[in-house]
This record gives sequence, structure tokens and C-alpha cells, in this order.
Amino acid sequence: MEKELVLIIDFGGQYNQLIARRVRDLKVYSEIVPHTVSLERIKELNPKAIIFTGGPNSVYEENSPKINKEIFNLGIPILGICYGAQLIAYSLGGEVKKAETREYGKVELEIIAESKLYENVEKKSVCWMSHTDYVESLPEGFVVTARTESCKTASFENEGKKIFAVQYHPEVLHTQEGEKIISNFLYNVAKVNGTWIMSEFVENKVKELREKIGNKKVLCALSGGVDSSVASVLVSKAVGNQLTCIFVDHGLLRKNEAEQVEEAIAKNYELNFIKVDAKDRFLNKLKGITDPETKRKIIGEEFIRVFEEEAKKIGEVDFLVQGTIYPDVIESGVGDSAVIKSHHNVGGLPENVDFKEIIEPLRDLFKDEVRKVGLELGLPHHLVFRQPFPGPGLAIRIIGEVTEEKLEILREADAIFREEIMNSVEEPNINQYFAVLTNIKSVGVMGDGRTYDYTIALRAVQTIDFMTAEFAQIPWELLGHISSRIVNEVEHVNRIVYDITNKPPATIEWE
Ligand SMILES: Nc1ncnc2c1ncn2[C@@H]1O[C@H](COP(=O)(O)OP(=O)(O)OP(=O)(O)O)[C@@H](O)[C@H]1O
Ligand SMILES: O=c1[nH]c(=O)c2[nH+]cn([C@@H]3O[C@H](COP(=O)(O)O)[C@@H](O)[C@H]3O)c2[nH]1
Ligand SMILES: NC(=O)CC[C@H](N)C(=O)O
Ligand SMILES: [Mg+2]
Repeated sequence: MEKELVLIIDFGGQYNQLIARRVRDLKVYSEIVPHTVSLERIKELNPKAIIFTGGPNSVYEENSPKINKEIFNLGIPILGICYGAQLIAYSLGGEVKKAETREYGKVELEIIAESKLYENVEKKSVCWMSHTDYVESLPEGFVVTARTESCKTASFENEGKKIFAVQYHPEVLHTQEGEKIISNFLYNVAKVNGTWIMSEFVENKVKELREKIGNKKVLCALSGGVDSSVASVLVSKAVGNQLTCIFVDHGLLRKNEAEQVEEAIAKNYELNFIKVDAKDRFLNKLKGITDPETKRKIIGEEFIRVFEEEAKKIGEVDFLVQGTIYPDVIESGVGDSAVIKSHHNVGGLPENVDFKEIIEPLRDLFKDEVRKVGLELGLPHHLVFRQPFPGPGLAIRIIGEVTEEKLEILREADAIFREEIMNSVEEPNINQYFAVLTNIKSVGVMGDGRTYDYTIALRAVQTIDFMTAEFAQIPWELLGHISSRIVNEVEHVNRIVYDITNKPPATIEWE
């Protein structure tokens, strides 16, 4: 049978891998290529369909990424998403402008014309928007097929030429009909057969790791979180005893976390395991630092220095394994994507690293895919579904300088918040929840006296892939109870606020 390929052309969007992943879910093999890909290469690859991704630029700017117009004459179905849609309009003679008001988050999409894209799709549904520019006028031969309240060209197409454009993001789960729309593009327009099945990820990875590592020694950075647990079990399956796992206590962990991780690892795995106490060196390096990106880079580098030192003690170690997953990569700004934040394990890595290679077996996967791999590997359920905790830990949940005093306050407040949510009926619906120590002090009155103390912000979100998220609608009563507990039980806190922003426009963490 012919091998079906969907080519995803990358204009630097945040959700590119998510598009690839949706296509994967719909049983079609896909590849992402940079927008500089040549027409010859595209012809050689002979894709069944092409998708243009979103991107941070504006098409009307001189240096923004463009595409060879010949691509529209190849007869290959094209779907442009957001920047990709604007690029289609712009390239073919339409007009793209900056809108007065930005459109971010959920909006109602109304289908106003028949389209192959919208077969069996509800006439009105919720879609996810993230743009400032919009298509003011269409190129010749195109018709509008959907709109939203503030975007009159939410989708448009030239059916004869098989060119489709959507301003919204069908690839994110918040777009209710998104999967159906992508499926319609693949099956109705591009007429794919859908023969590709995600071949056994575990089997292939283990084989690949075994070939790469050979009989060399390897170190795995193990945090006790889902990603690094899955990564270390994969490597352990591949090379067994050649692997040593390292857990760093950098003093930025949550209340009792170090002990809990150590216990869980001892109980659940048979691994060579080392715990390193690196509290002082991390806190010293962070003294006086307030800028979030600087904090992240210091932490990224310090992690590597600790791993290098431990490696020397073991002997010659060629490889370092990290549980990096796709959101860590994309947010750190690879290729044409904007740097949202430098995840310590990607954008925060120092230039010189004393290992031959850093191996990241989960680099292309999303959190929910990693969880599936974890279940397949037989990891315990509570571990697989543990909420994520970022490598830089509480350092990026304390706004401003990180000090012992602030760490202590935040640990206590966070422990109360997590305990209350854990014991509530809300827990299964919330995917990540934690406290943040804002750098704001405000005036309060307690026991008839004046206080001037810190404000704690509570953050709780619902998300599947952590690329987009909605704030959780925790009942007021529960929030009120948590608020009084924290203010009563944690010294130096006199005010609690609840974060009600989605991602985008906010991110899940505050730094
Ligand atoms: N305290 C730590 N000690 C050793 N390695 C760490 C530590 N924290 C993070 N890492 C490394 O950095 C990687 C990225 O951290 P991240 O928090 O994204 O993943 P995780 O901890 O494995 O999973 P989760 O997202 O569920 O917390 C980890 O997979 C691990 O390799
Ligand atoms: O290992 C990590 N190193 C980091 O530097 C980092 N920054 C954010 N996160 C986690 O990633 C998810 C998305 O977070 P944001 O919406 O804040 O970008 C959320 O689950 C965050 O907790 C990190 N994990
Ligand atoms: N998400 C996107 O692709 C954004 C495209 C463009 N920069 C805009 O703001 O409209
Ligand atoms: Mg973690």
C-alpha cells in the first residue's frame, strides 16, 4: 500500500506538534518541516496533504516567513491554520491587517456556508482563537465559510483548488469540533485511507536506546515526576544495570517531597539510585536574582553541573537521559517559535555540557501520551497520574528573589492548598494546582493589630496536554475555607487571591 504522508509546514506556532499529534491520532503519518523547505523537496515527498501552522509573526511584515506561491498550484490539498490561514490570503492577493481588539481564548464559531470541512459539524460550536491579525479581504475565488463575533473571516476556502484556511485552532482540544474538522480535511478533502498505526512506541524506543547506548554507562535525571520515571524505566529496560538514576534535592522542592520521592523510588523500581543534597549551592546561586529567565538558566546550568560531578564519581559516563517532553521544547523556543519560557532542561541548558550526548526518549510526546506509555510499562497508577512539578520547583513560584523565608512560607501555604483539594470532590477534575508567593505585601488587620504581609495566589487548572488550560472553577465555599486556613496557619501571609486566567493568554506557572 502507498505510504501516506501529511506534511506540516512550520511557521513557528506553539501548537505544531499538536497538529502532528492530531493527524497521528487520525491514523495518518505526518512530518513537520521548516517553512524554508524547497518546492522540489515537497514534490519528492509527495504528501497527500499539506498543513501550514500558526506562528508569532505578522504576514505583512517584511521579514516574516513566506512561502513559494507555486505550492498552491501543485494540486495538493492545503489547510492553513491561523498564521497559515493569513499567509494563504496574503500570498494569493487578499489583505491581512492588525485588528483593533485581540481575540484570545474561547469564542463561538458559526458556520455560514457549506463546506467539505464542516460535514457533520455543529453549526455553532466553541473554538479556540489566538490572534491579533485578521483577514480583511479574501483572494479571488475564495468564499467565507465561518465567522465569530469579532472575526468575519474565521474560515475561508477555494474548494476547487482544495485550499482551506481557518483562523481558529482546530488542533487544540478546546475547539469542540476541531478533531472532526481535521478529520474532514484528511478524509473528505485529501481522501487519505488512514492506514498508519502508531507502531509500538515502547518496543521501538527500547531497541533504539539499546543500539545507541551499547555497553556504555548512562545517567538519568530522575525527579520522581511522570516524565523522568517513564524515561528511566525505558532506559532501564534497554540497558539494565548500566543505568544510574540521580535525584537532586535543590532546596526548591515542596513540603516533604524529597523524602516522598526517595521512598517511592525505592518501593517501585529496582534501579541504581543516588540522591544528591544540593540545597546550598542552588540557593547561593539564586541569591539576589529576580528575573524569571535568569533564574531558569541558573537552575538549568546548576542541574547539569551536579550531574557532571556525580558522573565523575561513577566513572566514564557518556550519556545523560532527561525526561524532556514536547511542551518543554516548544516553549523554550526552537526553530522559529517564540521563547515563552526557558524550561530548565531545554532552553536553560548551559552551552558546555560534559556528556557526549543528552538522550531524550520522550521529546516528541505530549503529557497524555507519556502517561499512556507509563501505563504500558506497568508504572503504578498514582505515579502515572501525578500532577506535574516543574524542575526549577518553587523558584519559579516565588516572584522576585528566592529566600529561605519565602520558601518556608510557600511550602506551608502550598501544602494546605494541595491537601484541601486532594480531599475534595473537585480533585479528579483539576490537573494541576499549587500556590504562588507573589512579591506583594499588603496591609491587613489581625487580632486588632495591623499586619503588613505577603499575598499568596492560588492557581488550579484543567488541561489535558498542558499546552492550553482553563482555570478551574473551584466553589467559593472551598476557596474561602482554604483562604482562612492559609491565613490562620501560615505566618506572614495576610491575603489570598485566586488566579482566573486561562492559558493562553497566561501560562500555568507564573514565571
Ligand atoms: N529534582 C530533580 N532531580 C533530577 N532531575 C530532575 C529534577 N527535576 C527535574 N529533573 C529532570 O528534568 C526533567 C524535566 O522536568 P519535568 O518536571 O518537566 O519532568 P518530570 O519531573 O519528569 O515530570 P513532571 O512533569 O510530571 O513533573 C525531568 O524529566 C528530569 O529529567
Ligand atoms: O520541567 C519543567 N521545567 C520547567 O522549566 C517548567 N516550566 C513549566 N513547567 C511545567 O510545564 C507545564 C506548562 O507550564 P506553563 O504553562 O507555565 O508553561 C506546567 O505543567 C508547568 O508546571 C516546567 N516543567
Ligand atoms: N497564532 C497565530 O498564528 C497568530 C498569527 C498572527 N501573528 C496573529 O496574531 O494574528
Ligand atoms: Mg517534575
